[in-house]
Amino acid sequence: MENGAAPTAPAVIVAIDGPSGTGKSSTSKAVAAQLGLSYLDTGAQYRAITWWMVTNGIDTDDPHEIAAAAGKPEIVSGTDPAAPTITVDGTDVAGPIRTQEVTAKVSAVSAVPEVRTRITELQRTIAAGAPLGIVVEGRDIGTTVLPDADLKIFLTASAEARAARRSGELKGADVNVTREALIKRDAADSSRKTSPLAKAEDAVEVDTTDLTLEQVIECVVTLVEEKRAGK
Ligand SMILES: Nc1ncnc2c1ncn2[C@@H]1O[C@H](COP(=O)(O)OP(=O)(O)OP(=O)(O)O)[C@@H](O)[C@H]1O
Ligand SMILES: Nc1ccn([C@H]2C[C@H](O)[C@@H](COP(=O)(O)O)O2)c(=O)n1
Repeated sequence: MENGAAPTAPAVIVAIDGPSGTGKSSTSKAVAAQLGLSYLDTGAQYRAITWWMVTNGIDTDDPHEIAAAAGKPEIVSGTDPAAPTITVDGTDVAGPIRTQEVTAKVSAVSAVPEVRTRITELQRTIAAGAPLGIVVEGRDIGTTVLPDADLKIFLTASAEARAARRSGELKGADVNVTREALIKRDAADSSRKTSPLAKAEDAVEVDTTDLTLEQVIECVVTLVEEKRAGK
C-alpha cells in the first residue's frame, strides 16, 4: 500500500439458516463478535412484527388482516453482536417478543407474503450497509434474502438435542412438550409457500447434535477465514 495503511478485507456476508434450537443465534453472535462483523437476528424481526400484530388486535388467523397491516410498524434492528437490539415504533421489544404467545403465532404471521416482502427488504438494506460484513441468521437467508452470500451454513441437530437445549433455557419446561412445539413450528416454517425454511444448494451443512457450542463456533469461524483466504 502506497500510504502504508494496512489493506482491509472486503466485506463478507455470512448466511446461517436452520431449524429452531440448532444454535443459529448463539453461533452467529459469537462468530460475528470474533471476526468484527455485524449481526442480524431475522427471527427477532418476524417476532417483532408478530408482537405488533398481537398488541394492535390484528387477528393472526386472518392472512388478509395481517397483509393489510404489514406495512404499519417500524422495526429497527441494532446489529452489534455484543448487544443486539430490536425496537418497534421506538419501543424496546427484546423481552416481549420471546413470550409463548408470540412464539405460538410467529409462524402464521411470517407465512404471509406481504410480511415477508417487507422484512426481506429491511434485511437486505441492513446487510448492504454493514461496513465490514455481517452474519445474518434465519430460515431463508441463503435461499432468498441473500442468495449471493459469500458463505452459507445450514445448522441441524436432532429434535431431542434441540428440545433439551430449549428446556434448559425455559426453566421447568417439560422436554417432551418443548420437543413437540419445536417440531410443529419447524413443520409450519418448512411447508409455507413463500420462502420456506430450506437449505440452499450451496450451503455447508453442520450437524451440531454432538458438538459443543464452542466447537460449532470454531467450525464456522474457520469456514469464514478459509473463504476470505480464497480457499
Ligand atoms: N452445540 C450446542 N450444544 C449445546 N447447547 C447449544 C449448542 N448450540 C446452542 N446451544 C444452546 O441451545 C439453545 C438454543 O440456541 P440458539 O438460540 O442459538 O438456537 P437457534 O437456532 O437460534 O434457535 P431459534 O431459531 O429458536 O431462535 C441456547 O440455550 C444455546 O446456548
Ligand atoms: N428468516 C426467517 C427467520 C425467522 N422466521 C420465522 C419463523 C420462525 O419460527 C420465527 C421465529 O424465529 P426464531 O426467533 O425462533 O429464530 O420467525 C422466518 O420465517 N424467516
